[in-house]
Amino acid sequence: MAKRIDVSDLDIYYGNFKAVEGVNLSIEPRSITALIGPSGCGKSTFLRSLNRMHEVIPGARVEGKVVIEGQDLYGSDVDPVDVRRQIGMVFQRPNPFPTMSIYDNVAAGLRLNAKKTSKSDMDDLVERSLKGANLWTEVKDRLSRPGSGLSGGQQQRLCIARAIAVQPEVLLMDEPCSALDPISTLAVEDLMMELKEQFTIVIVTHNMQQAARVSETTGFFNLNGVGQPGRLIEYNPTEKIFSNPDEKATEDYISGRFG
Ligand SMILES: Nc1ncnc2c1ncn2[C@@H]1O[C@H](COP(=O)(O)OP(=O)(O)OP(=O)(O)O)[C@@H](O)[C@H]1O
Repeated sequence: MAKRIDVSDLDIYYGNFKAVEGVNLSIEPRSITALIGPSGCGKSTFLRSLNRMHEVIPGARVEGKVVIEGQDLYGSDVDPVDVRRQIGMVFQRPNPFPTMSIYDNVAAGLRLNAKKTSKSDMDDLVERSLKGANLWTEVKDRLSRPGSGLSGGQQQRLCIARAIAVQPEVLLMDEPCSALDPISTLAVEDLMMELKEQFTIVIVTHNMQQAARVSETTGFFNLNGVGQPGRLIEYNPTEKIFSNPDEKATEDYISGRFG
């Protein structure tokens, strides 16, 4: 299920503003890749370009290529809705559908996909997804209660359950722990380590300990100044980035000298 992502010469624009320039990288399947860098350098923009989510913003567009396991994501015959099913996303703030039950939150993506699923198949899938998100034991006795009644950490795991229920190949996570306390953060990190057995995971994080803890590969983005596009400065094994980076800018950033 997990897929490899190859990005070449990618520029990303909001109207006339070039937010990200010249990204080249390959993301390995069944691994966690972390994207770090100072505010405004284009990490979230780049992440969203990997499932065409930025296209919901009028005027946003890309030049260059994103290829998922040989398929050009921006090919003229590719449906962006289909792309977002294959490549799921978890956002910074847990965003369960507030009035929907826990069960329906998980089932929502499948129902949107309009595949007819029997009640017992749906029950199985909801259970499997909640187990996959390490939430099942906490919610199994209150599946019909609203998702908004859960704690922040539980809501984020519910959103992860919703994302994995449609069985995506890639999971994009945009600062998934920034609204969580340290215990919930560790629970989500443990979950990511389990999920990478099945999925290709790309995570944007401001938490460098988190990048160091969970990822195999880290990309450092930076920008030369306000109004300049963000660029990928260094892309290397996480261990190298945090012990002996190739670029001085990476070292300055991770040692807290700027950003
Ligand atoms: N919807 C948008 N319309 C216009 N410009 C945008 C939009 N979203 C982001 N930008 C601009 O694109 C650049 C990159 O923003 P982005 O949010 O990708 O950075 P980031 O590295 O994720 O920042 P942060 O760490 O603060 O979340 C910034 O200059 C930002 O102002």
